Amino acid sequence: MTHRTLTFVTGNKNKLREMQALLKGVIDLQSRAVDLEEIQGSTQEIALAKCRQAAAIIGGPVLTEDVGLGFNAMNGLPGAYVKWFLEELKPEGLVRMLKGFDDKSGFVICTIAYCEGPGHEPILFEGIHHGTIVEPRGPGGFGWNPIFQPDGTTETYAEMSDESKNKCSHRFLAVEKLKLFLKEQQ
Ligand SMILES: O=c1[nH]c(=O)c2ncn([C@@H]3O[C@H](COP(=O)(O)OP(=O)(O)OP(=O)(O)O)[C@@H](O)[C@H]3O)c2[nH]1
Ligand SMILES: [Mg+2]
Repeated sequence: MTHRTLTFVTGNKNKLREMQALLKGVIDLQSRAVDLEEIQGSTQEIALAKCRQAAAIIGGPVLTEDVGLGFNAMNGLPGAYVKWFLEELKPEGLVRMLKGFDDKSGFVICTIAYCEGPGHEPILFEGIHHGTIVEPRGPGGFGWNPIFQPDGTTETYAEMSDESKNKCSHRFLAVEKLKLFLKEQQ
């Protein structure tokens, strides 16, 4: 696969670190730390809007990403708004939101948007990982990692090594689709 240069526009250095690891050897991933304006909507609508903004700012090929954490008991909320819940309530508070519900299942979704450049319509790649919302476990200082335990595992994302998380995560699943697309384009 020939290397191409893409700029990942994100204000989140942890996302950037994981994306760089996942795309190593496939893409020369540059980055630009811009906190893009986020519309209200689904992760798909938000990622698309962020990508159009990013392409206009960078003037070339870009990636953006929007992530959500959904509780099945709440029909997928807080979803794309998890960032604001996390900032105010911390992971413990997110767990408390489910106190009145028997169903502790949830999912994390990573929607990556790729745009060739200004004027081009972005394309979406999505990864969903299902699991359970648990009391915080693990040192992971990143977002809601300590309270998400994927199905079929005994560890939360925060208890996993970077390598283990990058073999199963919502982001891994989305990046696999992006890689396939980039390969087919050659
Ligand atoms: O434990 C986690 N493991 C992850 O793998 C992960 N990926 C994102 N997040 C958090 O979920 C919210 C998404 O919001 P988000 O997609 O708008 O991100 P963001 O605003 O931080 O960056 P960006 O929009 O500039 O790219 C933010 O609070 C992120 O910190 C994660 N937390
Ligand atoms: Mg954001």
